[in-house]
Amino acid sequence: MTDLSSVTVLGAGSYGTALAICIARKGQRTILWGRDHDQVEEMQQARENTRYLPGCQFPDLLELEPDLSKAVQASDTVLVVVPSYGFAEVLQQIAPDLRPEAGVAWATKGLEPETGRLLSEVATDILGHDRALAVLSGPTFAKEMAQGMPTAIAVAANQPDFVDKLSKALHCDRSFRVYLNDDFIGMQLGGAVKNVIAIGAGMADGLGFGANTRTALITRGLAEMTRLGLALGGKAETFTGMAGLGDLILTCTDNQSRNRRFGLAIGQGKSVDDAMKEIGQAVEGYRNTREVVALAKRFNVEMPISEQLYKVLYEGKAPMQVAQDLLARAQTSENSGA
Ligand SMILES: NC(=O)C1=CN([C@@H]2O[C@H](COP(=O)(O)OP(=O)(O)OC[C@H]3O[C@@H](n4cnc5c(N)ncnc54)[C@H](OP(=O)(O)O)[C@@H]3O)[C@@H](O)[C@H]2O)C=CC1
Ligand SMILES: O=C(CO)COP(=O)(O)O
Repeated sequence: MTDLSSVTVLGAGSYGTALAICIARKGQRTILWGRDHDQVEEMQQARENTRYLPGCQFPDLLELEPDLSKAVQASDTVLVVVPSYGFAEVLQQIAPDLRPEAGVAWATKGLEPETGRLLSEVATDILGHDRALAVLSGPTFAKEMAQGMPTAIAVAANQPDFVDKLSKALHCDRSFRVYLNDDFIGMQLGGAVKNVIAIGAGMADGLGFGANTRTALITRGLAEMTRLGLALGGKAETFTGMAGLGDLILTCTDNQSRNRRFGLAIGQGKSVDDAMKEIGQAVEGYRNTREVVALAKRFNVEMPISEQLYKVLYEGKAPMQVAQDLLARAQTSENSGA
């Protein structure tokens, strides 16, 4: 199994499967690895991921591979699509098997648990400074992508050649438009913060509030994302682009979002545990609320919405009290840093 033009996707959840379907549908050999051997076997038989992406048939060029080493050795483009809490573990596992020239990209949206590091820092630590690295981010629900609905995303990398290569592998004139972005930091930060704000938007709707509240949260959430992103070295334009405002709007307004649905359940009075069980898939914003708030403190950035969400998720504060406390904050200029 060696083919220079193939792409290996690691992670057979909803998004890994959707990306693998999109790449294979373009006519590119694509290898999909999942850690659950039984699930991989079942997908092979059904030519469908009945657990995470039911109803989306696999193109012929999509191959299933249960052996991680073989999957990694097969391609010079490896796309990691596991949740942020499994990211470092997967990179450690694949490091010995990567081809010397292979680039590693990820579609994971989040920060490293506990440390709050950007995933590019985690990847550089494990794979070294010379390895080509890239991130994909933008408003892209797995199911709509897999169904071939028109979708746009952005890609940023630490090496320009890898951005080109990756965007060519993904871009499809019929349905999947890939924008290039040179802001590796901002792209990662946007994807992590939007999940936190989406929990807040869901929570507001769960409390019975309406479009005014949701839109205020999106707008002020964007201000929080931008402040933190700029403090970390990101570019302002990124936060009004695909990985910023684009993904905020998508995730805060549509119930396909797990983060939004998680917030809805909490707003309706469910416990964190029950809400998590109800979703049954990755809810990145839950853990990342903690990391985002810690990062904001470290960089001395004000993020009142994220801080209040932290209190609900980790300190048991009532969502309605959070709404009242946010409204009761001292009046401020819209353009100030708070
Ligand atoms: N779904 C979407 O629409 C989008 C998702 N994303 C991002 O993609 C990432 C993955 O999310 P998504 O696919 O949706 O999540 P899902 O919950 O649908 O699936 C998660 C997948 O990751 C696997 N997994 C979890 N931990 C590990 C690990 N340590 N090693 C290997 N595999 C692991 C799970 O395996 P198992 O089943 O065995 O637990 C499962 O296959 C997230 O960061 C998310 O934010 C980005 C854009 C859109
Ligand atoms: O990131 C996503 C769409 O761009 C998916 O959002 P959720 O993880 O909230 O489902």
